Amino acid sequence: MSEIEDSASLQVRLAEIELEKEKLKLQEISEQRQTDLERDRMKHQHELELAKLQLEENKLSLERDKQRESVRQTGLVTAIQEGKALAEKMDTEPTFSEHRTRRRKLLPAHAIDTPDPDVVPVNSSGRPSFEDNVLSATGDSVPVRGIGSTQLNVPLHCVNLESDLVQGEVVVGVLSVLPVEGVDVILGNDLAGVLVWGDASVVVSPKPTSSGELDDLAKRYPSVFPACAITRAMARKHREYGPDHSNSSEDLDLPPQTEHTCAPEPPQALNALCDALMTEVGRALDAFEADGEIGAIVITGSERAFAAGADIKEMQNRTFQECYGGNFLAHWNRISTVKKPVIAAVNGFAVGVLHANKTIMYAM
Ligand SMILES: C/C=C/C(=O)SCCNC(=O)CCNC(=O)[C@H](O)C(C)(C)COP(=O)(O)OP(=O)(O)OC[C@H]1O[C@@H](n2cnc3c(N)ncnc32)[C@H](O)[C@@H]1OP(=O)(O)O
Repeated sequence: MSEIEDSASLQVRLAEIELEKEKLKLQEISEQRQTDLERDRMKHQHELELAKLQLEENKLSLERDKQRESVRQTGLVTAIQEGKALAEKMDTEPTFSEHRTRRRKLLPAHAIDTPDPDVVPVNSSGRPSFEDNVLSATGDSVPVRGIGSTQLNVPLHCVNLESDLVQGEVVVGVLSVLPVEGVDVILGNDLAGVLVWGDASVVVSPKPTSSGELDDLAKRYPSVFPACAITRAMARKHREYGPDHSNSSEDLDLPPQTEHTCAPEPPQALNALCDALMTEVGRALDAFEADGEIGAIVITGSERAFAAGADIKEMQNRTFQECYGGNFLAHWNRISTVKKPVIAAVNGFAVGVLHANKTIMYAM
């Protein structure tokens, strides 16, 4: 073979290989397209099946709603008839629920019988008999306080109620026997809104809940506790009407009270805490603390003002340095060192300063 022929056949072979490669590529592309098409086809088929199922489900739930509505209509008629009969009966025969029925013109709620498997059937007395049919049970239970504070675990059932107060399915705790004859369902306020209320009992002669015995602290410090209990109003009553008309120490068989006045009479400048007043207060506190007859100290003001705070007129011409360096108001601290209880009986304005253990608080 000549060299030319060799070269030509080589060229042909190369061309054939190139052709083969192109064929393979085309085949690959074609296969890929087929796979994509197949996948799309399967996806569409799946979606179609889902849509069919959804349609079927919608149809079924529509059918169920229709059935429920029909049951509800029947139940409504039954409940109205039962309610009317009961209301007529209650007019002649007073019962436990008469009070609330008459006042609000309500009809008692009744569980009604329906073929719906979700609903508890009622027995001939109209009471849900949950023992006969467990289909209505929700599987839950709630603790209910029984007579004498005993605790019952009451199973919850889904029942269909028709009444003036509640219509439709509700979850209720079911007892085989209810405590009041003639009452089949007791609605709480969560179901019936504010239309149900407990029978309020009015106590004509209330008695104190405590025995009237003094507690340990009161026994240990007999002079402190009665004094703490004397309010400004009681003190004023005592002052204005005398001991005969006050329910203070004599009525309560308490030790006699001593009242000391140290505020200027009549009150001036809304009891602004001027130097003279606070010096007087300090002296009074010393005396009260030393007096064994005094158990506690009540500080009060006038009707219009407890105090108007520091006396501005006294302060206005003093510099900060004068006040700070000269211990201005140092004597005010006496009130925070008194060892006996100090009670502020506040009326009207209480401006500016309160002392509490050397902490000064501003208030109004
Ligand atoms: C370290 C301590 C600091 C502090 O305590 S700072 C707090 C200082 N106190 C104040 O800033 C309160 C000032 N007083 C008032 O803001 C008002 O008063 C009230 C809101 C308490 C009551 O007002 P209204 O009912 O209109 O009475 P009225 O006409 O202002 O006062 C009646 C008389 O009381 C005098 N007065 C009232 N507060 C003070 C005071 N803090 N210092 C001295 N005088 C006071 C007035 O001047 C006046 O007197 P006249 O009839 O002679 O004009």
